[in-house]
Amino acid sequence: MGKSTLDPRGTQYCSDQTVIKRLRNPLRKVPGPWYAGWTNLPLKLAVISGRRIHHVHALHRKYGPLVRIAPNEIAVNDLKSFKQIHGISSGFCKDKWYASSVILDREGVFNMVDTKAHASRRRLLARPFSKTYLREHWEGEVRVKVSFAISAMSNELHSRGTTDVLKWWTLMASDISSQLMFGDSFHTLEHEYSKGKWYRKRALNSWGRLPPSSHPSFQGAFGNDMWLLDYGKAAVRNMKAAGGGKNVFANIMAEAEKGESIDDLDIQVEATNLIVAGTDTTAITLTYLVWAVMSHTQVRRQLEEEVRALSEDYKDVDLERLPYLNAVLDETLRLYGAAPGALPRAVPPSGATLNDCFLPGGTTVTTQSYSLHRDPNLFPSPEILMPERWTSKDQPYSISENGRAAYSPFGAGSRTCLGIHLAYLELRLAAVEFFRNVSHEAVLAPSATDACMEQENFFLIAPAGHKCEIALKQ
Ligand code: HEM
Repeated sequence: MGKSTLDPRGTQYCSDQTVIKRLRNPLRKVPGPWYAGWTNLPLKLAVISGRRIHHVHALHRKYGPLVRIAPNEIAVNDLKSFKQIHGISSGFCKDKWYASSVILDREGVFNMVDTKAHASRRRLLARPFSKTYLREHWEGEVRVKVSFAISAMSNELHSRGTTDVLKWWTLMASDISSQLMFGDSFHTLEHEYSKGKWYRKRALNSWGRLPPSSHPSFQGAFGNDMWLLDYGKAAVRNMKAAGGGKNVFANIMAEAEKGESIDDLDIQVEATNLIVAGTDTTAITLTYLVWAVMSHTQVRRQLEEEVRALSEDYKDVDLERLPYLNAVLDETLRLYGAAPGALPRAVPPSGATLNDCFLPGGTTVTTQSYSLHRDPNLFPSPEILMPERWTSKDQPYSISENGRAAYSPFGAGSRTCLGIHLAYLELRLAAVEFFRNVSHEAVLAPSATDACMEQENFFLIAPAGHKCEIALKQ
């Protein structure tokens, strides 16, 4: 008794070895703050305070395109490396961080790391998420929900004098997602608060606000949403219902029989994941679109003029041809796309050279479109909202080929957003209806300040004030 099990010489040896290992680590050559080689604490602090994108952006400004931000993590912000990391068959797989969002021990298309398994699942989901399929089967349903949200916004504007666009876009996007994925809408638009649990969770305390790289938080988000997972069972029931066609998975089983494998639990997990992936993302992007356009009188006038010239029976296909609407969407997604933060990838086992720096296999590399989209070499006067950069040619501010290559609000390569066509369908229809029917009688409310709209970042971004109010024009 009494003899310590810790041999001080052994402890000393271990800490010496740790120091030696760190001093020999090839990542020491990557520029960055002195502490990044020793601790990830400052990064974690930025994460839990919702400032990760801003923290990393400031480090890029100080140290350049390659910055060591934690002992095993490098932030990357140059076009060549971005293409190298996210190019198809690049060998850079999704980092182990994605495992923290796995539910019911089943990986879904979002968090699968294995490239073969992922490619097979993507093939299976490709058809229901294609533009043609969505337009044919779901455009009508999306329009109904958009119209409901627009009427509700307008009614509230008249009855109360103000309305919160973040709230209505969140309810709308959540009803669209639940209708498409589960075949059973949450009807949050009709009842506004009766499913308040959903609304509050998504809009105010959402998955999007949870810190990345924290297992318990991610798991907690889904754990607390067990009712949502239970709802996922409806996706399976409706998929199998006679006649099919009730949700996006209706024809998947037939496809699966041709060779890809998917079972009921996979459908339940995918449906739940897709609701989470498709709701806040769209609602937040639309919210920033309204705020950005309403803050720029000339942009607003031009957009209103274009969308009001549409005939009453316009279709989504007509909206794709509107130059200014699409330029506004591109510019909003450049500055305020809802997922502009770190997309972590693992360096392939053999290592890789990025920006003349060798990084050993297993190093985590992250790119963030927040910084790429604000690179003045790619986007002149990057902080200025300028839809014209997408439509004008041969002007100093016109978008260059490199700018287009770096533009990535939906990610890039084989892991680019599966829901991109659904997102655009919602963004186009909702923006058009808002600027045809609501904007002319509204102004931004005094509460919609820059501070309120500051981008808080917990994987997704969200307005720091958790609302975006407009007021009835006097
Ligand atoms: C404006 C709206 C949206 C934005 C800005 C957005 C953004 C993104 C981004 C940046 C990624 C890449 C993530 C990564 O590499 O880690 C992504 C992936 C994904 N998104 Fe979206 N998204 C939006 C809407 C949607 C919708 C509506 C759905 C589906 C209903 C969806 C489903 C997915 C899925 C499943 C993935 C993973 C794809 C894969 O790994 O193969 N997203 N999204």
